[in-house]
Amino acid sequence: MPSPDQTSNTVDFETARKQLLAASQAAKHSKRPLTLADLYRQLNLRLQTSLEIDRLLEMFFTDIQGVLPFAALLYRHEETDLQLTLGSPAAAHTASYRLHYEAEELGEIILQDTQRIDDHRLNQLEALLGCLLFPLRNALTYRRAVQASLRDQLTGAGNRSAMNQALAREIELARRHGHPLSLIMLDLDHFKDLNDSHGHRGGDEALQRVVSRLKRQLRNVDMLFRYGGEEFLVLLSNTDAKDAALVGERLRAAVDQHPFEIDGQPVHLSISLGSATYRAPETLEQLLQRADAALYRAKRSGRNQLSIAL
Ligand SMILES: Nc1nc2c(ncn2[C@@H]2O[C@H](COP(=O)(O)OP(=O)(O)OP(=O)(O)O)[C@@H](O)[C@H]2O)c(=O)[nH]1
Repeated sequence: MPSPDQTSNTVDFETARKQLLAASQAAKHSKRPLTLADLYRQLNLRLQTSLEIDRLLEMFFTDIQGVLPFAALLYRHEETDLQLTLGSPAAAHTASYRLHYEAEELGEIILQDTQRIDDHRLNQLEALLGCLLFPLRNALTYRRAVQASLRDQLTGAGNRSAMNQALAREIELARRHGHPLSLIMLDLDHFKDLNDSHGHRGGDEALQRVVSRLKRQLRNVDMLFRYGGEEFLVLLSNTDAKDAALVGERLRAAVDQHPFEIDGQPVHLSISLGSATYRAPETLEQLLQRADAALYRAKRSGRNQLSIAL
């Protein structure tokens, strides 16, 4: 009896991606003008090749220009903190869509143009948006998973793993380009007493409220991480020692100024902070040690204050 054929091959992602892109280019380079059906096929192939939302929307926006030109595409998805703008926003005429997959919110997409968008264009656009739904859903699932793996679940601040990645990246940039880089270590004062008087749940609530107050004081580019129980680190890229001291003092005052409502009761909290600014060629560990020593001095000098690293 002949033995059954056995084939064992590998399909690697990069080769498959190139093939999909090549297949999608074939229609683009044919002599006849691209039809809506060609574009539909092309998009269905191309949009399979990425899990990055900005890349997907860029492909979508670029590809539709040949058949269905628009001046701009805006996209927002609040849950994952995402906002993108492609092209030149021109508010004159807009078509906006809330995208859904069953009960799942996939964000809002807005197409803008200087020309009126008639029903025929709207119908064409809606057909093409259909190509975007599944790739977008996959990309959002991926984005949520990446975000969850980098965030502290209780407070929403970056977790230790996110902190290590960001520190390594920022130190490298500071070394290479000579940009100033500062960090602030901060720690809640007498937090053990709060846990003792309001219970662990009250302590958790306090951590959440402090983080949300700190975030309001920071710019988008500043990064806040929880690196221990009640210890946090703020990474200030492109910030020198003088500006880091201003940020530190602003954070201290924001916590100290008004009591927090914990379990329905007003509770006064304060933080101690230590700031350090990168000095080439020191290592990341040395920079962290200097910030830590400064924080220790702030605690020893009476708490609720900022100390600047020597
Ligand atoms: N509720 C809550 N408490 C935590 C968490 N992580 C750490 N802690 C508590 O934080 C407290 C830290 O206490 P200490 O290190 O003595 O510091 P402290 O009381 O803030 O004193 P100083 O830092 O010297 O001002 C401990 O009681 C920990 O149990 C958490 O996730 N939730």
